[in-house]
Amino acid sequence: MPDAPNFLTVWKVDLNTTATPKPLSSLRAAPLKGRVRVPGDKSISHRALIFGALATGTTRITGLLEAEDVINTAKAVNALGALAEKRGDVWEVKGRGVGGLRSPDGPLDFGNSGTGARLMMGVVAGHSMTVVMTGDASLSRRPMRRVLAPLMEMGLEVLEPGQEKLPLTLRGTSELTPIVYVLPVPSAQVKSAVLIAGLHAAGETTVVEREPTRDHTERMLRHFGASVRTEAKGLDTHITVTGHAELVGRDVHVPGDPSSAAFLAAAALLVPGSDVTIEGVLTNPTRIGLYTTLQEMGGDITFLNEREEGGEPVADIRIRASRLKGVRVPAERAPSMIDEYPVLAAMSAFAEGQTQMDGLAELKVKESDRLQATAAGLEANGAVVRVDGDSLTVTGNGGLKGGGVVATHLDHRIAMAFLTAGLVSDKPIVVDDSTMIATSFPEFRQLMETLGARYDEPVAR
Ligand SMILES: O=C(O)C1=C[C@@H](OP(=O)(O)O)[C@@H](O)[C@H](O)C1
Ligand SMILES: C=C(OP(=O)(O)O)C(=O)O
Repeated sequence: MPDAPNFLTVWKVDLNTTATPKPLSSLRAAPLKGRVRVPGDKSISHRALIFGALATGTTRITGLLEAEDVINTAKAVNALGALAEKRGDVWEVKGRGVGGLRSPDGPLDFGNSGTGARLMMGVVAGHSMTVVMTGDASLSRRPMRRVLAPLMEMGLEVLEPGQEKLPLTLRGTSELTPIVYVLPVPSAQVKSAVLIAGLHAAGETTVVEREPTRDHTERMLRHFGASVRTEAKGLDTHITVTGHAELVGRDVHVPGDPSSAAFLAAAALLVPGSDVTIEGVLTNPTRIGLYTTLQEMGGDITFLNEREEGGEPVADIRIRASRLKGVRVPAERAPSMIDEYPVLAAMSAFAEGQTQMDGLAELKVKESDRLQATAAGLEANGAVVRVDGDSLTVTGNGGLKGGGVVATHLDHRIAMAFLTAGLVSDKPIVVDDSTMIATSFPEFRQLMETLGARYDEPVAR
């Protein structure tokens, strides 16, 4: 039994949920070795189910991420009258065509998933139906106004006037008005919700992006036969979808999720003597800011066998343990690595010198306030950290002492980031709960253990 800290004092804080929290601690690891695959990309998985439901005919999806967030989206499209089910290794979606979904019999529960909830708001907006949407304690704290505002401009009604968080009752219409919408925040979820609603509107709907965000919606809509134009205008990008679209069921292959692979890559860089290859990872440029940053820090990361699969770039990524040095991560890179800051910050404690991460405002509205949760978790484990507005600076100080308990606030990325750093901290790091890892990466522990890592379930003292 490792020298685990007493987690009892914090483990019940803020877990307004019915699931029993399951604390977990990582043990100091021997070199990690091997070739592995990570589960399918979460963003692409949500979209494949949703566009399959909005298409006519059958969509066949291989590599779909079978994690809670995506399963909740599958349940939602089924409740709306499409049929998404697994047959052998393939998920099949029998769609009902754009505008062809029917009212669900009860509320749609999106659990922990911002992507599922927000993209489905775009779907509901374009149907003449009334839908109650709910989520867990974390999702019910997250801002929905960013999606509701443009969708209301198009014709969506919120039946609880002024309410901007889940639960919400939404009334859509089959007569949406097309709009031109300048994104006030760099959010692929907002962009996607508006483009999805635009499929149902009469005419062209345009989203204007100041900073590029992940473009899976645009790529996949084209794959399903929609007309989507992407035009550079000055510093902006205009993305235009033609309404009253017809989507046709397609085959979709979902590549490995670079945001899940990030934890394996981080572990391989940190644990001395490691050499790990992660096969079939999505390398879309709008998603790989972390890997660029780690290379700048001196990380030995090679992209092998680069290829295209189903309209998305993919590679095998080889990572060898490396000495890292601190860098400044520019604000404009944030959208391409937005979910990776907790793990990067944890790794920065092992780098030589300071790592300054700028432009992190969006981190505050994820499954938790990730800026605070990351800083608090690092401080609890002996790191030197400074939060200054939207910037986070970690000063490498010979690694992490560990021995602290991390409050995860129902946030899978916080849990996985610290379970990764704990492989190389002096004392084990305990996360107060690990159940929510199943929302995005249920195989996390098993894959890490395949490579040689070990975890321990601390017993309450
Ligand atoms: O569109 C998507 O699939 C996602 C977009 C990002 O959120 P924002 O759009 O809020 O930045 C990201 O954090 C999330 O994990 C997935
Ligand atoms: C922010 C995330 O997801 P979502 O917004 O879909 O809850 C994430 O997976 O890190």
